[in-house]
Amino acid sequence: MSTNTNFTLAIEDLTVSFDGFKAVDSLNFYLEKNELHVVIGPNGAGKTTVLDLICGKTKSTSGSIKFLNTELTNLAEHQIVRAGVGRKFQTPSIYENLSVMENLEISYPRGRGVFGSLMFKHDRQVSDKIMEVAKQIMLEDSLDTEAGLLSHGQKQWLEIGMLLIQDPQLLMLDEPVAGMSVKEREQTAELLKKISQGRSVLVIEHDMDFVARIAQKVTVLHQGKILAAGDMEDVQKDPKVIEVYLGH
Ligand SMILES: Nc1ncnc2c1ncn2[C@@H]1O[C@H](COP(=O)(O)OP(=O)(O)OP(=O)(O)O)[C@@H](O)[C@H]1O
Repeated sequence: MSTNTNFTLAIEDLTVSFDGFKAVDSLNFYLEKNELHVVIGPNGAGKTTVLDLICGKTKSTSGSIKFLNTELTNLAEHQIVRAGVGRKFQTPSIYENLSVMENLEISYPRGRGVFGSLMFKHDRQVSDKIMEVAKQIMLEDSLDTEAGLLSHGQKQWLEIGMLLIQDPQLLMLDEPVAGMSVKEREQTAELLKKISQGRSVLVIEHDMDFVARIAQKVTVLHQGKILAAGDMEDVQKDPKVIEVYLGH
């Protein structure tokens, strides 16, 4: 397909088969700028596989993934990152023995690799960006703290910050509040709402209270296909969704 769109992300007819089993089956899915979209669904529905396909970790069998009108299905993972897609996995991959500031610094796009980036001179632009992100992720008072000493929730925020430093136009998060305290969940909800301004955010989540708090649009996946989509209220009332997911 070659039509250009105004969507940040336009997924069309996307399929991936693993030995004949279609984990994602003819999926059509669109994301707009400023949209915070949550994907829910039972275990094995294909949620993580969709994120794997977008970030290039898994190659599709057929179909198209257009990101700002660039076709992603033929690109390698690092090219997709450079195109502006950031993904946070469930386990944080921060450098525990570096400070919060250093973790943010090495994620700044100019510095590639730990050593190169720690030695580059801090110019104003870099430090402004670090402060801006540190505030967003509620760690502005912990810049000198060793990352390993942060709480579980703060580590997750730091990793989100490491992605924000790169200004991704699409940010994808896999179960961002797993293991967080109630307070941290509330703060993460506010954080995600804020960071979806000016970009698109795609979240996989099982915690329905959290989903209700953040989601503008919800898509329910089931057996690699969309079972329902819309706002949270409509999706929660949908008998098909109650049967396969919410009723359990
Ligand atoms: N690389 C792979 N090879 C073979 N099968 C796979 C592969 N990746 C995923 N699958 C299968 O695809 C299906 C969808 O898995 P996926 O992890 O995307 O589901 P999910 O909706 O994220 O589930 P969960 O909520 O448990 O994380 C599962 O049946 C899984 O076993």
